[in-house]
Amino acid sequence: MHVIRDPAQFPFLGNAVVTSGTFDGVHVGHQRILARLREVAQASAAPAVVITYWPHPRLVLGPPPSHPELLDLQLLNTLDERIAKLAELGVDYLLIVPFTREFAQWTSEDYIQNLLLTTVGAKQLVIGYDHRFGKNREGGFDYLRQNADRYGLAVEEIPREDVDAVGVSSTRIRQALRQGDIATANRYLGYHYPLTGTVVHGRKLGRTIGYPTANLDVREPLKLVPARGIYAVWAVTAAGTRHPAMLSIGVRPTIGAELAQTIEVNLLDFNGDLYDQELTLEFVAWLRAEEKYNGLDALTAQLALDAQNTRAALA
Ligand SMILES: Cc1cc2nc3c(=O)[nH]c(=O)nc-3n(C[C@H](O)[C@H](O)[C@H](O)COP(=O)(O)O)c2cc1C
Ligand SMILES: Nc1ncnc2c1ncn2[C@@H]1O[C@H](COP(=O)(O)OP(=O)(O)O)[C@@H](O)[C@H]1O
Repeated sequence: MHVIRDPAQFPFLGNAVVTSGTFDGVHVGHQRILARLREVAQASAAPAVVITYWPHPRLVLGPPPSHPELLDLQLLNTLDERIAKLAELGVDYLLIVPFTREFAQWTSEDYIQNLLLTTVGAKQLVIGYDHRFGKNREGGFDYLRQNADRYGLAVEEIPREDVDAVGVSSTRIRQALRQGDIATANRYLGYHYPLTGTVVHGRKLGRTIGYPTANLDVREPLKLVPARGIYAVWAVTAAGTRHPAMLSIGVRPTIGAELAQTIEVNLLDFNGDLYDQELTLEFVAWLRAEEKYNGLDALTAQLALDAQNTRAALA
């Protein structure tokens, strides 16, 4: 997949089959649109192109007036995760348009003329029934269909049934993760929710109780960290090896009062140094809520149970 981050650098294609959107999560609804994009592109022996935006439009424009609570935007994917997912799904060209206030002012006419026709060289569009574009989201499928001939564009709509059948939305997935409902989130995503960070130093207590825990520092500020709790995960090292692991997101009430939240993972089948390495966690199952135990022995006994439950969840 060719990744182009500056529209001025995009190689005009002339016969491109295009879809566009923010695609946060690249969930099963998005995957349907992308599968159709690839099908149409293959049938025309033409490149499949995705236009996406970064940063997320809501970060630039603020929350919709009707939903002020959406101000604290959290994202399912880092840009790198989104890029990797789109590449996996057979996209040939990814154009990442820097989303600015100025770009948000483009009319749907500007958007079609400048971006779709002049920059990308679109011939066919594949879009979800509810896709909106241009200033104030004024452009949509009906506008495109009415003007398709004038633009020399063929427009294919993914019907409402196909997108809604799965009942998925990025918002629903965010809600599920904030409640620790990994099963629902993963079902809607079509893959295990990932979280990547760098292993940093902690209090060196873990090793003294027989469960060293790699502490993860997540650098991407907007990445959604699931609810506090204990989870079964796969831990994938930068070298690509996968380890069954148990994860704690919490404030460790057994150890002390009012500690800062940490993300700590014990790899069940590993012994070695992970400091400064990048680690990706793939969430598989919620195990339990974080508890305050009566001392380290009680916590250690619980960790042995967590390890058993982790193996069962990952089996
Ligand atoms: C799977 C798992 C479950 C945990 N559950 C709890 C818990 O329920 N309550 C708690 O206070 N700490 C819990 N911890 C956190 C431990 O207290 C923590 O690993 C210990 O403080 C080691 O800290 P260190 O990495 O700074 O040395 C858990 C850790 C792991 C890996
Ligand atoms: N099975 C394992 N799971 C997690 N970390 C491990 C494991 N084996 C060794 N380590 C190493 O031990 C460190 C964690 O030990 P710990 O005593 O909890 O120290 P810290 O408080 O700095 O996290 C990890 O960062 C990693 O380098």
